[in-house]
Amino acid sequence: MKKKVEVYILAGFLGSGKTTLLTQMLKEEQQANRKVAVVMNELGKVSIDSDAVPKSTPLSELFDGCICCTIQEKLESTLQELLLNNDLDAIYIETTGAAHPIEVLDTILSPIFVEQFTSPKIITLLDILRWRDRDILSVQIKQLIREQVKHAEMLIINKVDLVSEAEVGSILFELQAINPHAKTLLTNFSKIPPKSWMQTHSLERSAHTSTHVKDNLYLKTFVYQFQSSIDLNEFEDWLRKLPETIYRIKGYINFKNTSGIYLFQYSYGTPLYMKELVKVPLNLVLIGENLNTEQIKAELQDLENK
Ligand SMILES: Nc1nc2c(ncn2[C@@H]2O[C@H](COP(=O)(O)OP(=O)(O)OP(=O)(O)O)[C@@H](O)[C@H]2O)c(=O)[nH]1
Repeated sequence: MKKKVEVYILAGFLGSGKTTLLTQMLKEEQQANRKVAVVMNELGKVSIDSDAVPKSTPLSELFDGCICCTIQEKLESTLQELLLNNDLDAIYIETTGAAHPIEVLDTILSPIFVEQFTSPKIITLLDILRWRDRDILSVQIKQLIREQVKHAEMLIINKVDLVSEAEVGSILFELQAINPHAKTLLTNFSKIPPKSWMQTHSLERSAHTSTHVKDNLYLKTFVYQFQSSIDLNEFEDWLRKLPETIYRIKGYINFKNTSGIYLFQYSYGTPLYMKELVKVPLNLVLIGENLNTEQIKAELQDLENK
C-alpha cells in the first residue's frame, strides 16, 4: 500500500511568523532527507516569500485570493498535481493571514484525498503583541484570529521578546481557555523544538459550522512597483504616518542612501530590512483593511519624485 502523505497547515494572522517557521521546518526536513512540497498562498499577485523555500523543494504558489474563499478548487488541483508528480513524505501549506484554517482543512479532507493524506494538522502562529493589543483591530479580524487559535492542533505564541513576562503569563492563560487541547509553545522567531510539530495529535473536530468570517473581512492588497530608488528617512517618515489598519507590508526597495536592494518587512509598526543579493523587481505589497490605494500610490510616487 502506498504511504500516506502528512499535511501541515500553517495558519496565523499576517506577519505572525509563518514563513519564519516554514524555513526552519524545511531545513529540518532536508536534513532528515524527507521529500516535501510547499503550497504558498499569497493575497497579492506577487511572490515575496518564495525565497524561503529551497530550490529543490516543489513549490506551488496560489496568488490573488485566499484558499478559504476563492481558490479552493485550485488548491485541490494543485495538491493532486503535487501528489502525481512527486513521491512525498509531507506537504506544508502556508495560508494567507486572512485564511480561516477550517475552510482550508475542508479542502484537504475532500473524499478524493482520503487514501492519500494522513489526518492534517493545523499549526497556528500568534503574534503575542498583536493579541495583547487586539482591541484596536476590527471585530472581524479579532474573530478570525480567535478562530485560528481555537482550531489549532499546535499553537505557537510567537514574538514573546516583545512583551513582558507577566503579560506572557496572563496571555497564555487566556489562550489556553480558548483552546485547551492544543500543544502550546512560547517562541521567539518561531523557534520550536526539532520535529515537535510532527508529534502533535489530531483534534477531535465537531462538525464545522462555518462562521464565514471571510464574508465580513475587508482585507485588501495593493502592489506598488517602484521605478527608482527612494530616501530611507523619507520612507520611514511615511511609515510612521500610516493608519493602524495597514497590517502588513513586504517587498523590495532600493534606497538612495545605501547600495543594492533590500527586502523590507513591516508588521504591526515594526520595520525590518535585509540586504537582498539577487536582482528582483521592486514590488511592495501592502495588506490592510479599507486601504486607500489611490492615496498610497500617490504618496509612494511622491517619495520617488523627491
Ligand atoms: N521581534 C520579533 N520579530 C519576529 C519574530 N518572529 C518573526 N518576526 C518578524 O516578523 C516579520 C513577519 O514574519 P513572517 O515569518 O514573514 O510572518 P508571516 O506570518 O509569514 O507573514 P505573512 O506572510 O504576511 O502572513 C518578519 O520581519 C520576521 O523577521 C519574533 O519572535 N520576534
